[in-house]
Amino acid sequence: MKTTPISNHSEIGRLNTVIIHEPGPEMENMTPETAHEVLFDDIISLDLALKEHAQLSGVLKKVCPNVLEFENLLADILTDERTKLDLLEAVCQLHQQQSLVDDLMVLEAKPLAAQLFQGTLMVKNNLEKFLSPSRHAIPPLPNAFFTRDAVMCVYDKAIIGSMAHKVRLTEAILLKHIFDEHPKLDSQGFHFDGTRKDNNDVTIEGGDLLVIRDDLLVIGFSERTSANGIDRLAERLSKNKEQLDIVVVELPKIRATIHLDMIFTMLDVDTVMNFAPLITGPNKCRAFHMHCERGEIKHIKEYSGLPKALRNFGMELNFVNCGGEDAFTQEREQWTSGANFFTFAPGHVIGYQHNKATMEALNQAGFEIIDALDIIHDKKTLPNGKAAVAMDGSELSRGGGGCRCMTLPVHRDAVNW
Ligand SMILES: NC(=O)NCCC[C@H](N)C(=O)O
Repeated sequence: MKTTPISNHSEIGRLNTVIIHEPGPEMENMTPETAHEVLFDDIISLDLALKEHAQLSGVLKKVCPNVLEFENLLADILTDERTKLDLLEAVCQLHQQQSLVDDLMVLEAKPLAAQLFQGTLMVKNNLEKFLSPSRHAIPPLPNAFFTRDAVMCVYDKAIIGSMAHKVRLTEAILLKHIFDEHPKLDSQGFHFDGTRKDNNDVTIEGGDLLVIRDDLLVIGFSERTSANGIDRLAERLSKNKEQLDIVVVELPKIRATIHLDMIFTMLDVDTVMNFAPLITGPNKCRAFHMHCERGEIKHIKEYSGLPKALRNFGMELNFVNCGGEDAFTQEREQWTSGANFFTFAPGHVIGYQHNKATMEALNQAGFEIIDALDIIHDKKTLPNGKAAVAMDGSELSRGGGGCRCMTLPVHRDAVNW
């Protein structure tokens, strides 16, 4: 495959290159007690998760020419000794395990890549370690299959996430090295590198950042992305632009709404999926419009909600309700990642089929519902019109996310607005 430049100017353009990660043994490295510490809602069965994830990768491989695997990309760059040393020093320093660098340097690229996902066990050779509740010196990365969050491709460059929780920082370090070094990715520097933490108040995660158009971003101000982080992004992303508008949505700082993409995803030029209580309902989230010019925030205006703020930019949207019309079902299906769709071409989306009322609402809105296995086994092809591919995901969703969370788009075609 040739080098892919970064080009991601929308949430919906036809997908050419995407990074995903098939979960590995790291996913089972937790107990009911530690699941919450690693940001999972429950312990998960890897066998089930793998079967479900295979549906996502199977569909993506049918619709996208370059589906790249995080672990393979990592193994590729670890064949270079200089990169391997830099990367190991960064990871070991993060976890204050500098003494492990030499031990890890002797591993070959592939087993080392696997080890970095699975973590390294702590040798209990002193009292402090013996008494430590932690089993790992370098912790495993059970969230790594949510490739969305640690890197965001915005326009022609990447942003390396400034992760709100330490358990996800290693992912950002690994992906930063991949974007910096991998010959398949032509990244040309970063808009912002969140692994260079000079300020703990600056947090930014990919689930909160929606690239709507060349001149418009929507960002969640959430448990994971701070006001300080958004200010920093506003300055950096508008640096070389005459103007950039950012609509900020203020999310409740609770587990169900860790990121904006858990309540709002774009499905087509004029259609979005939303969790109505927080986007269109009477108690909807507040929204703020930040207007930026050449690296400066020129003014900020408050709106009663996201729809009104977006109307300002000529976006008259159709809102499909996650969970349909019933408030009880909306709440249940939002929790199981019902609003978290991934759009791989305008009007062509993939999401979890266990969210039945959401799928029904999509069908009512003109989307043909197609089983993921029918696409994978060539029993059906995607129509010219709108379609929602329905995949199994009840196990994956207990990790706290859906199809948008599990995909990191690098290159999309331009959209014909
Ligand atoms: N974009 C997303 O909403 N990603 C889901 C991340 C779930 C993961 N367990 C986390 O809490 O970070």
